[in-house]
Amino acid sequence: MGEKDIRAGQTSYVIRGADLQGAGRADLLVRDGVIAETGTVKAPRGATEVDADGLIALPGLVDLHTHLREPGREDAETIETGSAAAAAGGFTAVLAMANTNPVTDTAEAAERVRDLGEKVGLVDVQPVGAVTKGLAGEELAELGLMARSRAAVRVFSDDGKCVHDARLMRRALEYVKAFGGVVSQHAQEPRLADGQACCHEGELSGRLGLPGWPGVAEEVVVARDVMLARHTGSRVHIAHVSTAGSVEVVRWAKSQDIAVTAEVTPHHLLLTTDLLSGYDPVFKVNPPLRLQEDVEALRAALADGTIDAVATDHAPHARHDKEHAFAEAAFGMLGLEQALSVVTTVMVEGGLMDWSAVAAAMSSRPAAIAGLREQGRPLAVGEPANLVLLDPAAEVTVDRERSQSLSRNNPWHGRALKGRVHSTFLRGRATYFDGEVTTR
Ligand SMILES: NC(=O)N[C@@H](CC(=O)O)C(=O)O
Ligand SMILES: [Zn+2]
Ligand SMILES: [Zn+2]
Repeated sequence: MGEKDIRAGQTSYVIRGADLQGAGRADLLVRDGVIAETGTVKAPRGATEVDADGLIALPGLVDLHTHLREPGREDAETIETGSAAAAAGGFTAVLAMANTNPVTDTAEAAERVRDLGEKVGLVDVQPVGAVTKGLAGEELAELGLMARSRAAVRVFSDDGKCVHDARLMRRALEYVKAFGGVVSQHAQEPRLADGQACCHEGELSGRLGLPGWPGVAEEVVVARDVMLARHTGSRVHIAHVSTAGSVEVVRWAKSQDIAVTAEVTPHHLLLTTDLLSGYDPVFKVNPPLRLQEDVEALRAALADGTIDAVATDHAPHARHDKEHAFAEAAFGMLGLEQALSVVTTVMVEGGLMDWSAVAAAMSSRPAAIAGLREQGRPLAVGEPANLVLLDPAAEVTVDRERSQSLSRNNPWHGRALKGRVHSTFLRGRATYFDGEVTTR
């Protein structure tokens, strides 16, 4: 039986002997979309048995920062292929960034993204709304209409661009406060990161002859925005924190009870600017890969909770946008399929986090930040059966060709990482099982 049932949309499973977040082994009975029983479960008739011996069970992962590219760049990714990549990575929900074409800056656009995601049905696709119309940084978008729409938008971001006008940022924070929303800021002062800049400014960029921008271009905006959050009493979220200085500011802001949250990407937890010496555009990303001391500060901040969440910033790009001289190539790298393996390798194997901390950083906290009530829930009776099974001992050498994504800009290609996603369940339905995405 097994696999056939899974493809036929079987929704009753007994998951045998998984280690629940590292807290001990138990069976899980998944039925009618919820966790119906835990402990030692007697299989009901017709249930599919899943041997989870040696596997870790975590609540389904929630990505605060995904670029799905639809509408507008369906040659790089679609909601369907991006959802498949998410399911393969252990995610049950993704926040779809607004920098599509057209931009997600109206209620209708947000509803369209949400509905397309629902139709695909592999993960919950929750649209992020733009802060400003067309991401132009001039006029606020219809924040209230997006919030009140069927898409119930709560996270707003001009990601790809910084909301650099302090007055607009202030207004946006005031506005979203009314409905418990949050502004996710791509912190990058444009006057300190000019049009040509393509990497971290430092000793190496000088040697390579590549124009860069310094960490302070991020840090001044983080500092400004936590003060605006304090002034407005509203919530700000810092996207893809990349420097030790930003960590210091966020740590201070939290000590003052300012409502700031922050995310770090898998790539900023492991990769450094040294990789640029080969001029391979796969390592070109915004914010840029920084120094080892930044990487260490980011790891420590994630471990102690200063950084709340890991978010992928999955940024697929078509070959013809990426395969250029370094200075001309597009910014961004894939992230969904390897995120959990990178966190396993760096944070768990590195002794910095246990599995419950991973569940917090990749599921419950991002769900709370985004206001997703049905996601990020504990693995307990009565909860929606959103979960991922991970083989923590498996070592996988990443092959960019074995991907659900339409794009191939995978910075992990050829690397050995610890931890392989075995399966993902969305409301009790297997969306990914033993190497395959399961279609309805
Ligand atoms: N991260 C990137 O390098 N690129 C993102 C935009 C962004 O997250 O700033 C993209 O949309 O490609
Ligand atoms: Zn960004
Ligand atoms: Zn992004």
